[in-house]
Amino acid sequence: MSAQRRLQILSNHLLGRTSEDLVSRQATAANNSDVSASYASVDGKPNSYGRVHGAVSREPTNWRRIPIVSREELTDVIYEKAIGEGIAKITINRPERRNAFRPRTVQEMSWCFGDARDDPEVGVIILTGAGDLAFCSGGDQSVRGQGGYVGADGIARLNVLDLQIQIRRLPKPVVAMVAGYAVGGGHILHMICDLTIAADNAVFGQTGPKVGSFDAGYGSTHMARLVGQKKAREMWFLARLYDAHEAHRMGLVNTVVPLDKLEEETLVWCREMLRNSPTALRLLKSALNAAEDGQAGIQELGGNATLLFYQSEEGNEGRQAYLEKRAPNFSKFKRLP
Ligand SMILES: CC(C)(COP(=O)(O)OP(=O)(O)OC[C@H]1O[C@@H](n2cnc3c(N)ncnc32)[C@H](O)[C@@H]1OP(=O)(O)O)[C@@H](O)C(=O)NCCC(=O)NCCSC(=O)CCC(=O)c1ccccc1C(=O)O
Repeated sequence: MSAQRRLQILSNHLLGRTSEDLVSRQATAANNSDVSASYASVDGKPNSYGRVHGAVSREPTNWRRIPIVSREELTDVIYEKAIGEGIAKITINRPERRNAFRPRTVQEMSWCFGDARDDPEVGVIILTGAGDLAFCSGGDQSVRGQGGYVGADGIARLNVLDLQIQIRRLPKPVVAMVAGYAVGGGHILHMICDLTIAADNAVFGQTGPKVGSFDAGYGSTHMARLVGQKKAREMWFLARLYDAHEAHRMGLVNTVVPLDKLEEETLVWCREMLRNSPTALRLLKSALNAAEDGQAGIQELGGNATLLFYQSEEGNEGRQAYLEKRAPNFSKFKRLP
C-alpha cells in the first residue's frame, strides 16, 4: 500500500469518515462531473465490495520523470512513473506536429514500454500525447520515404507495426488517454491499447486512404472486432473523422469525460485495475488476445500457463528430480476432474 494511501486512510479515520461516506461522496462527485462511478448497487447504497474497499482516490498523482531509458536520452517522448503507485505514463511529445511519430519516436516508445514491462512496480501503463490538441496524428508524412518512414540512419521503416505487437503482448493493461486528434496510425495505437479514455474534445478516424496509406493488420481487422464489419469499412473507405461521443457509441472508446477531468478519470481507472489481481488481468488480456491472434495468441496464453506451472509444486518436482538425478514423483499430485 502506498504511503499516500496509508495517509488517506489514517486521515479518514481521524476525521471519522467511513468508506460508505467516501463511496457516496465519490458517486456524487462523479455524477456532478458526469464521469463514471466505480460502483453500481441495487439500492443506491454502497455494496459490500464498496464498504470493504472504499472509494478509489481521485487525487492527482506525483509524476517522476525518467529522462534516460535503455541508455538513450529521450527526445520525442516523455516517460514518467507515479511516485508510490504502480502507474507509468508514456507521452508522445511532438505537439508541433500533432504528435505524429517518426522512427525515433516509435523507438523511444518501445524502450519505455520495455522498461514498464520489466519494472515489477509498474502494473498499468498510460499512453498519451502532449497537449490538448492531439493524442497522435499517425506517421510523420514529412519523413515518409519509399517503403516506410526514414530516420537518422537513412533507412525506411514501418517500426510502428512492431510497437503495436509489443503493446498487444505486454502482460499489463495499457490505457490510451486521448485528448484531441487520434487519427491515422495514432488511431490504430489507441485501438491496440486495452482501454481508451477519451476527452470530450477527442476526434477519431483513419486518414490513410486520403494520404496513400493503409493498415491491413490490426488497424483494420482489430477495428472490425471493435466496431463491426460495416462500420470498419465505413471508417476506412470514407476516412471520415468522428467525435468522442460517436466513437463511444461505436465501441471505440470506454468512456468520454470533460477535457479537464481526463487525467483524473484515467488515474481512477488505473487505480481500480491496480486493486485487482495482476495475474488475473494478465491471463484475461492474453485470453482476449488469443481469441483473435491465432497461433501467436495461443503461444502468448501458453506462455502464461507455463509461468503459472513453474510456480507450482508439481512443476518444481520435475525440475528438482532432474537436478537430483532421480525419477520425479508426480503420483502425489491429484488429477483433478
Ligand atoms: C491531425 C489533423 C487533422 C490536425 O489538423 P489541425 O489541427 O488543423 O492541424 P494542422 O495545421 O494540420 O497540423 C499542425 C502541424 O502539424 C503537422 N502535422 C500534423 N499531422 C502530421 C503528420 N501526420 N505528419 C506530418 N506533419 C503533421 C502539420 O503539417 C502542421 O505543420 P505546419 O508546419 O504548421 O504546416 C491534421 O494535421 C491531419 O490531418 N494530419 C495528418 C493525418 C494523417 O494523414 N496521418 C498519416 C496517416 S497514415 C499513417 O499514419 C501510417 C503510419 C504507419 O506507419 C503505418 C504504415 C503501414 C501500416 C500501419 C501503419 C500504422 O500506423 O499502424
